[in-house]
Amino acid sequence: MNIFSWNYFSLVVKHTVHSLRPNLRYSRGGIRISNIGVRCLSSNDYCFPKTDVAQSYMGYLNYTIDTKHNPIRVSSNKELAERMDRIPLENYRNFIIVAHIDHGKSTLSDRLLEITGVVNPHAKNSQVLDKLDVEKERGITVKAQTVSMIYHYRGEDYLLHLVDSPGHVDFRLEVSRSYASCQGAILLVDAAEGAKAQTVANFYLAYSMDLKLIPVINKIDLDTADIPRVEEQIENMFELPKDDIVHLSAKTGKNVKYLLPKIIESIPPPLNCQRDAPFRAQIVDSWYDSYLGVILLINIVDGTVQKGSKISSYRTKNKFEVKEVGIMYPDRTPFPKLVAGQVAYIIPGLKNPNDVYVGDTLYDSNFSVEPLEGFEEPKPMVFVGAFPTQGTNFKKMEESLNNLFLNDRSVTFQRATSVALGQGWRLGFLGSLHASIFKERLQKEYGEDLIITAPTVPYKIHYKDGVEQIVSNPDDFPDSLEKTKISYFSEPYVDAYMSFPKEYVGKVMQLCNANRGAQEDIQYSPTGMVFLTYSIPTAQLIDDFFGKLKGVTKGYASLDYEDAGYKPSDIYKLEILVNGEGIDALSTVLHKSEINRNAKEFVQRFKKFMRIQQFEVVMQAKANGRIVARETIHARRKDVLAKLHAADISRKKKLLARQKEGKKLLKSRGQVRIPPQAYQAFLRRQ
Ligand SMILES: Nc1nc2c(ncn2[C@@H]2O[C@H](COP(=O)(O)OP(=O)(O)OP(=O)(O)O)[C@@H](O)[C@H]2O)c(=O)[nH]1
Repeated sequence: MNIFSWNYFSLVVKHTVHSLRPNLRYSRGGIRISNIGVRCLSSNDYCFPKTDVAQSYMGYLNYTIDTKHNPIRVSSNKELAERMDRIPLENYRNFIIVAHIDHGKSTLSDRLLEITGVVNPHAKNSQVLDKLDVEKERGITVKAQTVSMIYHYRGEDYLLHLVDSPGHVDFRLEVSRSYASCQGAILLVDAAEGAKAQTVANFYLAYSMDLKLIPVINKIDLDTADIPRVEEQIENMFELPKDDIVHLSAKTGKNVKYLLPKIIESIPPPLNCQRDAPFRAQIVDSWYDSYLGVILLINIVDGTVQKGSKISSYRTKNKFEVKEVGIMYPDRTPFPKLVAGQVAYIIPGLKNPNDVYVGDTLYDSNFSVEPLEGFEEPKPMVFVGAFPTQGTNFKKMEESLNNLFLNDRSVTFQRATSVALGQGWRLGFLGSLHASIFKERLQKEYGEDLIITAPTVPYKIHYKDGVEQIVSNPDDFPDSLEKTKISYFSEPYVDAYMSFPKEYVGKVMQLCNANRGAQEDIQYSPTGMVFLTYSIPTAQLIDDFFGKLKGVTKGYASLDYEDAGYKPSDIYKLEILVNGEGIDALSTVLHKSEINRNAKEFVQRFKKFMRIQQFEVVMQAKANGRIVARETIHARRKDVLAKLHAADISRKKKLLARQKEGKKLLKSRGQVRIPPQAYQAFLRRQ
């Protein structure tokens, strides 16, 4: 809609600049208007392109003039609290940064925290919001983090709540929970890599939740940046106008200052909140502190809460008195009170992690209220058995698990017993990366040493009478279909969405077919990317499918997936027997086509980790009632003839016969000593 001409626009610019900054000369001091847009002279940045609608230039102009580095300096928490207290609800902005993994969310968060004075810009901050050791070491965000900032813009204070979210597909639930407390999202796209599967998934999630989207192209400092291509992608794929895109480098800080005004101008405040109503809030996250007990991050929808407030939890019906309230700035900063619209923490004084649920509604105990809509329950896709290396550590490890569970509510766990490994737990995770991060956290943060069994997905047994049963422990899977009441088995599938440059399409299809996949859709984008959808068994997906996909595409592919229900499948339990005795911890469920190869490999590998025993040990792999592979470890033979005279033949025969008998007896008792190290080594190699 070309309402305003460029000349008219120049006039508007002159007047706007003049009214906002009477001393600023539009042609020399601050900006230069040319046929291609507006250039900021002080930084010599080319800021804003020419658009059709002069109204948007007005907005741009305001940013140009009001984007001075303007960190808030406060001398105490009291002053910060007072300043925040004076900010009206209309000046709140709650937003999330979403992107594909490694596109720069945490780095951008660092820059925003510096601009707003939450952290010192000279302190060389790096990934301030990646607080967990495992996040720092692996350079990935695992937990969503919220931080509050004050930004001074056009003479007013604004309170911003920023959520830095994880990018990996396993943590999508964490992202979707965070969306609930936001009205806007920054959709960050890497200038070199362009939109990837995760960008698309996050876009649709944000779009479906009605969030205002701000497209941002990051890493413009890279030599490999291809801004026109990424702009085109954003416009074509997400229907977000090119002119709305902010170009920046989170690493160097270039243009980041334009983002905050844009957030204030475009994202609406949380106006569904009522400050005068009785207190009502949603638990967004929880974690455990060994001194303070449970800490809750809450999104306050109505009313206020302070130290001493008596509040109840809707789901557990627990009542408690609040011990402390405050904001994350970027760490816990106690405040006298919190008000509706804020996303902040409270310490409820609870010691038992099971007393709270993420997504639950908290409310003023003196009133009865409508609960807020809860969150999607986590649906574990990967199960493993976990056992303490030393059986005696069971109690201590259960405590650690409970604490970690409070910090990561997407994990499910229940007690399990294994004949081979003793007492332990069956843990459920959202994906394999999630499982490996959890194990690492348990080891690093709680110093626990554990044996983890091979990951498995939840299989379904369909009985002839119509009953269905989910089995997430392979050892509980029936030995065969014969002579049972079972009609058939089924396994879970996902729709896997992959994107990669078109030259890899053949190799990716080959990989998908080798993983029992079935093609569902293929789209070629004008920018040379392929978007491919395959239906793939979840069991294949968790067997490092992403790693293999990256391998065949030289790292260029990205992957996202969605639960696609169960499909009938020819699956069997593969059992490892040692001298006829099944070892429960080593059972797996596999598709018919994979049984023989795996059976052979399993027995050969397990043999390597077994010590030579006093008698012969036979290792077998059994599937569907049949032995499909076998390996033997021959007995260590004690030289019972060593002290005998060479001519004493009959005595020799007698001794050898007795030795044979003894070994037979030992073998028949099946008393094979399997050292825990053998399990550990075998399972680690899986
Ligand atoms: N050259 C360049 N590198 C950047 C820029 N922004 C981020 N990076 C680098 O990109 C890598 C990933 O950045 P992160 O901020 O950890 O990305 P993320 O999106 O938070 O990653 P996840 O949380 O794991 O999804 C790091 O090595 C950053 O230093 C940028 O503007 N330019």
